[in-house]
Amino acid sequence: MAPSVTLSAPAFAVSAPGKVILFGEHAVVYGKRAVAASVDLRTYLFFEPNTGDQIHLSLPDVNVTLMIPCCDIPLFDECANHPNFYETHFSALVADQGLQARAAILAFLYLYSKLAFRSRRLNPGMPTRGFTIRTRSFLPVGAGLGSSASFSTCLAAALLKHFDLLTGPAAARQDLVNEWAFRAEQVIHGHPSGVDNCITTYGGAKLYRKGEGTHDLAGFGGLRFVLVDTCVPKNTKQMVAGVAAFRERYPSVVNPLLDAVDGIAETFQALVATTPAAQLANHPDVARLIGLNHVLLSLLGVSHTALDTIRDVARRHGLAAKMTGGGGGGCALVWIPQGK
Ligand SMILES: Nc1ncnc2c1ncn2[C@@H]1O[C@H](COP(=O)(O)OP(=O)(O)O)[C@@H](O)[C@H]1O
Ligand SMILES: C[C@@](O)(CCOP(=O)(O)O)CC(=O)O
Repeated sequence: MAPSVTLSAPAFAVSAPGKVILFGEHAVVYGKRAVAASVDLRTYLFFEPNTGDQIHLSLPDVNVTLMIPCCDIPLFDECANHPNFYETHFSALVADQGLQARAAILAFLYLYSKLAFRSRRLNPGMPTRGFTIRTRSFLPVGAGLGSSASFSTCLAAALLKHFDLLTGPAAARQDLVNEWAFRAEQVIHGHPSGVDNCITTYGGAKLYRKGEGTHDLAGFGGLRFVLVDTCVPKNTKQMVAGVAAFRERYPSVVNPLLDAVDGIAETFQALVATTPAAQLANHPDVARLIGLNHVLLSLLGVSHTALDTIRDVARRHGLAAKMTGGGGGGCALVWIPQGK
């Protein structure tokens, strides 16, 4: 008989989808509505406990291979500081890492630190256990399709499970994953709206507003899109900070643009509610709203010449297109009406 190895807990895998924002990116950060849906490209996380006290992180999508002894990670209590408050405490562990790697490792360290603290308080006798985390994503990183939220959801689910904190009914467990995925997003993005982690945790096609949560928008799920990647690298944190600075300088100019984006999401919600799916699939208002949203995002300063070119080429072929996600690069979506 083959020798068997007894591990304290079995290995497991989790996965989470990416997302696409049809309407409302950036405005959603300011409490406006957004329309978004999950896409069938996923991030996978493989979790394997070990018998030592070493954590091995293998995140090849952002060039990370790291060994950290558990005891090197300081544990923080539950106080409500913004995740970035803790960054200095982890600086030795992320020295010499590139920007993408640094954000990913900091998100891991923050979740580990807080969840280990909580677990130790609930189960004081529980031994510290090492593990290996390996992730692989089919999403392009930094292209507006929610790779960070997809990664954050996987990380939150895996660490909550490792620390025996995923308890209660399924809906409550999902809410907990969403809450901690949001905190990881705060580490990576600074001030996320929460729409991305909501979609990568719960899936589906939804209308989202910060503080209110989501409404299902099943009719949106039937629309067809082509995603075009400009391959221009972008950074959501910088794009969101750029809009914040613009708004602070010219509030009376920028706030009406954000309100107009909100009006687009609201109009689309009403259209979905009153239009049979077969008509929605080639309704001219969908194209108009897509075109308008792209223009408003350009005015907010978050488009890019490559994204504008995709919109122009699509228009020459009678199709509507807009940037999606943080902008400044990344992906555009082109709507393909039924019969085209
Ligand atoms: N597969 C992954 N493994 C590790 N970190 C990831 C992964 N995907 C995304 N990230 C983290 O998310 C960041 C990208 O976030 P962002 O700029 O918002 O782009 P996106 O639009 O793809 O979410 C990366 O810099 C990295 O820190
Ligand atoms: C610009 C924003 O609305 C969406 C960002 O999406 P992504 O990170 O580019 O996939 C930011 C947010 O909602 O937190």
